Amino acid sequence: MVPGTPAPGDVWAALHSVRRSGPLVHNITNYVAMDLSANVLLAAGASPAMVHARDEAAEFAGIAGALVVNIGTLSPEWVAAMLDAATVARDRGIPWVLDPVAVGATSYRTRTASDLLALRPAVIRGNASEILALAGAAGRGKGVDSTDSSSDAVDAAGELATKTGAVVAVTGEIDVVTDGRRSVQVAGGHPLMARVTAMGCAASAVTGAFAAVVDDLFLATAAALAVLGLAGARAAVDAPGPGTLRWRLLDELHMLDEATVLEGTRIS
Ligand SMILES: Nc1ncnc2c1ncn2[C@@H]1O[C@H](COP(=O)(O)OP(=O)(O)O)[C@@H](O)[C@H]1O
Ligand SMILES: Cc1ncsc1CCOP(=O)(O)O
Ligand SMILES: [Mg+2]
Repeated sequence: MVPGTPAPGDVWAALHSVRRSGPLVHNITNYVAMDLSANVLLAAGASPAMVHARDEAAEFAGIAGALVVNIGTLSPEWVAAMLDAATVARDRGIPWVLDPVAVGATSYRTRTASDLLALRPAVIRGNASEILALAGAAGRGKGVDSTDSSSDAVDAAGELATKTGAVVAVTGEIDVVTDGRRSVQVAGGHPLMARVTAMGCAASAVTGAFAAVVDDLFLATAAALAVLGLAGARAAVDAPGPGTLRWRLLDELHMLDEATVLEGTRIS
């Protein structure tokens, strides 16, 4: 195993920490994702709050354990709130996660993502087409969905991590996490997860919860994705379709215990 690769015991310790501390996770996320992200955070043991008004976003970021900024449904008021909140998080050392939904699809998204990048997110989590676009490659996504596989975006993720100082996670069939120096693959999950809207947004939200309680953000990110992937794989067993997977995922996240995490974590 490469030195620095999170072990199953690290993943369990991280989940245990989330459950023990119940961190407040401030989300400025899209209309589609609000419900699933909040429920996934609760099932993981964190306290979600979806707060996007410009009048309060900066103040709220200051009391949170982590901030998650997701550009899925944009408007000028929301962008201003995102920039205000991310500025507070940066200035106070509160870890914040950027989910660059559909970056590259329009110049508004690309400009907004670039303005947010300048505020130094601690973690960037996107699908392969989004990470490629953010790293400067021509956008090949289909709106919010990826048309690339994570393996196509490994180099782009490494370059983005080095350039921004963020931990970068590319999700898909295999999740790749890198800080530019260390890089791991997190296996797990299930193809049905990609048939549930806002599952990637939920992955970013859970990453925020782990980043709030684990100092090593590389470990926090890998652990969050391992836990979500494990819950997703278990939820998919005998699920006839995405509807069943969606509700079972919450139950599986809630029920994950030490033995299951130690047995089911696949990080290499
Ligand atoms: N083919 C797949 N096999 C296993 N897990 C998957 C697959 N596609 C997506 N996932 C999982 O679903 C979650 C959402 O990822 P993804 O679909 O890449 O994000 P997005 O919704 O932003 O495009 C991640 O945890 C990822 O690991
Ligand atoms: C469908 C849709 N449209 C705008 S945001 C959004 C949700 C995207 O969620 P995810 O990136 O997790 O698939
Ligand atoms: Mg997404």
